[in-house]
Amino acid sequence: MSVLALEGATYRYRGATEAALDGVSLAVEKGRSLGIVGESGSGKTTALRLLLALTTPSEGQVLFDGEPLLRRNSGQARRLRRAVQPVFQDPYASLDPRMRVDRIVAEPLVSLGVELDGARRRARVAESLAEVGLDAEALGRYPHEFSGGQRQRIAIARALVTDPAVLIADEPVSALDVTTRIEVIELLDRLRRERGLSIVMVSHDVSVVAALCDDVLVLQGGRAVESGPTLDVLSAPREPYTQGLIAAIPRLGVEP
Ligand SMILES: Nc1ncnc2c1ncn2[C@@H]1O[C@H](COP(=O)(O)OP(=O)(O)OP(=O)(O)O)[C@@H](O)[C@H]1O
Repeated sequence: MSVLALEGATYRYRGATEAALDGVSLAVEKGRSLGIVGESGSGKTTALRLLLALTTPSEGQVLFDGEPLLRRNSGQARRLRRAVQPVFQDPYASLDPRMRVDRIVAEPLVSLGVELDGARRRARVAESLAEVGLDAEALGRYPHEFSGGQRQRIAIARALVTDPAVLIADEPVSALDVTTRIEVIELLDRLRRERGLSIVMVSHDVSVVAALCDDVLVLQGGRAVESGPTLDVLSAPREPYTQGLIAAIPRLGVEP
């Protein structure tokens, strides 16, 4: 059973004539990573917003642990907010510069009202930081004291603090330089293997998806045009659109 899924999900922004997402189905399996690719405006971010339950589909549904998300089920919404955590694109913009790292990483526990005494909370925060390869000395420092890659690690630690099942990452490495990108991708892959974490990642860069994701979904104009195991889709794309996405990335290094 998938942890999280879209079933025939359509989403229309208010006043828009075209659906931003049009009858899209996808499944996020435990311990697997799914990449969503497509040109600008193809509906990638909209799909992530539905998976994070930031918005509800106009038609179709979101399934969480095999059950349809229901607007009125607040217990289910609470469980989803803990289990499905976002990681944003730009670690310079997503970390509050006035907060120390200990407060930043603890923030989801506070906003979700997870009741932990001070000592337990501090231990949980230090554990999350250790998981992303930062030591406890980072706790008392501010975001500006860290590099882009370290900031993205802090953002990932913040996502891990609620012990989630799924990370939803919107272009998590596109604001980073190339060497740092590889490190962050390796970190996400290690978390997937060691914690059985599921990862959904949007990237306009097909090579990033090739490096991290087991499965890929290709979106064009809000529709799913192709999906399957990443190696299969990227080594033998059926759709000219997918071929175009691959051709647009000269440094793509997919081994058949
Ligand atoms: N708030 C909004 N109001 C109206 N239309 C929107 C809104 N946000 C997005 N759209 C439209 O919905 C469609 C899908 O947008 P979405 O942001 O999901 O695409 P995307 O693939 O993530 O694009 P990008 O790679 O540029 O971020 C686009 O046509 C976009 O113009």
